Amino acid sequence: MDSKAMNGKPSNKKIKVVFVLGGPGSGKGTQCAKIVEHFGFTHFSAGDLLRAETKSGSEYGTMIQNLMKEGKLVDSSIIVRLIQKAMLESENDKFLIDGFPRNEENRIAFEKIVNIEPEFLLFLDCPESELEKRLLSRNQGREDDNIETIKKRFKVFMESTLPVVSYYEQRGKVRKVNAAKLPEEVFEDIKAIFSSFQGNDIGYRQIAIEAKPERSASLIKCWLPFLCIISILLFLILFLLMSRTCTVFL
Ligand SMILES: Nc1ncnc2c1ncn2[C@@H]1O[C@H](COP(=O)(O)OP(=O)(O)OP(=O)(O)O)[C@@H](O)[C@H]1O
Ligand SMILES: O=c1ccn([C@@H]2O[C@H](COP(=O)(O)O)[C@@H](O)[C@H]2O)c(=O)[nH]1
Repeated sequence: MDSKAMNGKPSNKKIKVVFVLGGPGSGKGTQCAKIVEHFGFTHFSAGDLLRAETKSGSEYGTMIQNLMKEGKLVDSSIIVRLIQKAMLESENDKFLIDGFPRNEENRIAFEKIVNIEPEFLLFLDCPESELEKRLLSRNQGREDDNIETIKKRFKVFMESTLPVVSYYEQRGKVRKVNAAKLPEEVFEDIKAIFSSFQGNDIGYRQIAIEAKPERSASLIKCWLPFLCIISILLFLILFLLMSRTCTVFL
């Protein structure tokens, strides 16, 4: 991303975005917390941003709450603006956006409004039977963790979110992990993906380090004329001294 992106936020930083998708309960939040800890990303959960919006007394609060209870998706303009605002308020340049884009409309709106291409999409793959078990025992007081809404969320995931995964798959941007294993095992696979991504970062830093000899070379270039003049002067003084000595002898 360049300085013109993020709706004009003046910055020289190359903003990096990783989308994190997977079925409801696939462990997106759980794994994002580990990625933050190990790789220094800032994590935004689209669902959490919407839940915070409902609590903030926003004009959209009740509408968002009703849609969430039904497992339906909130309008793209609302969620994209919330994500963009959160990114603009952050000092970090690496973001995990969890649970987004939920449909093609979300993806296109993000592209248009935020103007950033994700580095890749981390996809947590897990069978529905396991997801259902996890959601029903999550116990975090979420209004949408009941069997009726869970079924609706699964349907939205299959019909609207999987096409987004296919879109990025066709562009070689999907990194898929088996999320049906233990959290630590899932993270081992994720670690490998992010380590090679960080590797690219190290590449950038190496370029910066390699730029240093160029600086010293330009310093030498700058001093070269002075060195030449001093050498010529020294040579002349030596020549005069020698010729004087010769005259004395003769
Ligand atoms: N690999 C795992 N194995 C078993 N349980 C897990 C695993 N990962 C997460 N969990 C548990 O499953 C539940 C759902 O996890 P989490 O909240 O991270 O999923 P999520 O994908 O963010 O869900 P949602 O899409 O509903 O926000 C939590 O209770 C969590 O502790
Ligand atoms: O981009 C988004 C993300 C979420 N929603 C709504 O929120 C709930 C819960 O999302 P979680 O990611 O499971 O926390 C989801 O079912 C949608 O109703 C959304 O509309 N758009």
